[in-house]
Amino acid sequence: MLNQSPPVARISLPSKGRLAEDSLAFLQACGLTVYKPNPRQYEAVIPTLPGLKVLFQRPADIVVSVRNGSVDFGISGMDVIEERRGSNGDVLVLHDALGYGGCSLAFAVPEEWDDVTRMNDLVARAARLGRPLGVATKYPILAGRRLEKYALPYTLISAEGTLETAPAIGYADLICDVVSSGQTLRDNHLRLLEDGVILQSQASLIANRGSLQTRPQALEMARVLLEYFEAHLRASGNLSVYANIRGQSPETVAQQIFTHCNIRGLQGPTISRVIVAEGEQCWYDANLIVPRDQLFTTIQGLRAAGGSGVVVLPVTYIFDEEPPRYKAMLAALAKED
Ligand SMILES: Nc1ncnc2c1ncn2[C@@H]1O[C@H](COP(=O)(O)OP(=O)(O)OP(=O)(O)O)[C@@H](O)[C@H]1O
Ligand SMILES: O=P(O)(O)OC[C@H]1O[C@H](OP(=O)(O)OP(=O)(O)O)[C@H](O)[C@@H]1O
Ligand SMILES: [Mg+2]
Repeated sequence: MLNQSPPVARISLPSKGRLAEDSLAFLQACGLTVYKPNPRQYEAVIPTLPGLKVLFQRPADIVVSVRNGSVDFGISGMDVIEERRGSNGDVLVLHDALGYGGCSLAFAVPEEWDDVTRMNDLVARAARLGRPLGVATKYPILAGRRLEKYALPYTLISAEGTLETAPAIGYADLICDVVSSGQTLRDNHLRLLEDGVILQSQASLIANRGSLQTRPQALEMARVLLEYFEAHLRASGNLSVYANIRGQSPETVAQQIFTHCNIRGLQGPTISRVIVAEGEQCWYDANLIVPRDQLFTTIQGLRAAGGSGVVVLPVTYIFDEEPPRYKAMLAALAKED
């Protein structure tokens, strides 16, 4: 079912590479499932957001499209964003931590370069070779900016596909590329330099500044996207725990929880009376929002507080009063008007 309402804004999503599938999974987890009628088409819709048209592009092209305003929003890796965003401020970062696509952009050298463990060691290496070092990279701006900090003759060699084979094949001396597990480096007998990391990257949401400044509907779409993203990300680390606890009053049950549990929920436990038959003991139902990694200690605490029948449910969203990143976006828009 394709939604027929005219779009008010456009977003570009990664069409290939590791970010492609993970972006669709992230949006789905946010409640914004992308519906693509034909796998070969480059357009799609998000039925939850009828005003938003979805396009698919290569991660690097997404940044260029957002920069020149041909799309309003994009999701790409922060490494690619920093490489392509330019310096005129047209690309606004709305969210820099979507929680997937994590990797580092870093320099790596052949394992057998025993005399090179830090960036500065490259200077002596180049002197010994008597020629500039060839650095293979898909990030010439970021790599070049870092190399400029050293008194080092170098040539940037742009390459497509797998860069890690470049030193072995012989068309570069070292590489500057993304690393996550490090497996590709190890497989190709390369080693990271100790101070060779340029930046930590993960999937991020960007927008065209002009779109947000001149089109209220695009600005409203930014708010809606940030609401969903932030509420989902805040919720995903938490679980909702319900326990039945015997007690005299809501206050005494709360006191039992405070005595035995480190966790008190978002504001404090919510405690409601369980309706029982006349003459039976008083029971209360306590609800706590608990970080996933503290679930077990919380359950132990609730048991110690007299709790039983503990039920644990996932939390879909936690909405704040207003998404902090939306406020930050408004401030950034106001600053450079
Ligand atoms: N191993 C990885 N783990 C996490 N994210 C990664 C990994 N490799 C690449 N990425 C992310 O994917 C994005 C690059 O996407 P992609 O792999 O499609 O492009 P590319 O391979 O650099 O370019 P090309 O279009 O030339 O293949 C970057 O933002 C990068 O951070
Ligand atoms: O440290 P690792 O976990 O080994 O990840 C790093 C590798 O991941 C990326 O390639 P990808 O597999 O996405 O293929 P690509 O070369 O087509 O981009 C990147 O270009 C590295 O080669
Ligand atoms: Mg890649």
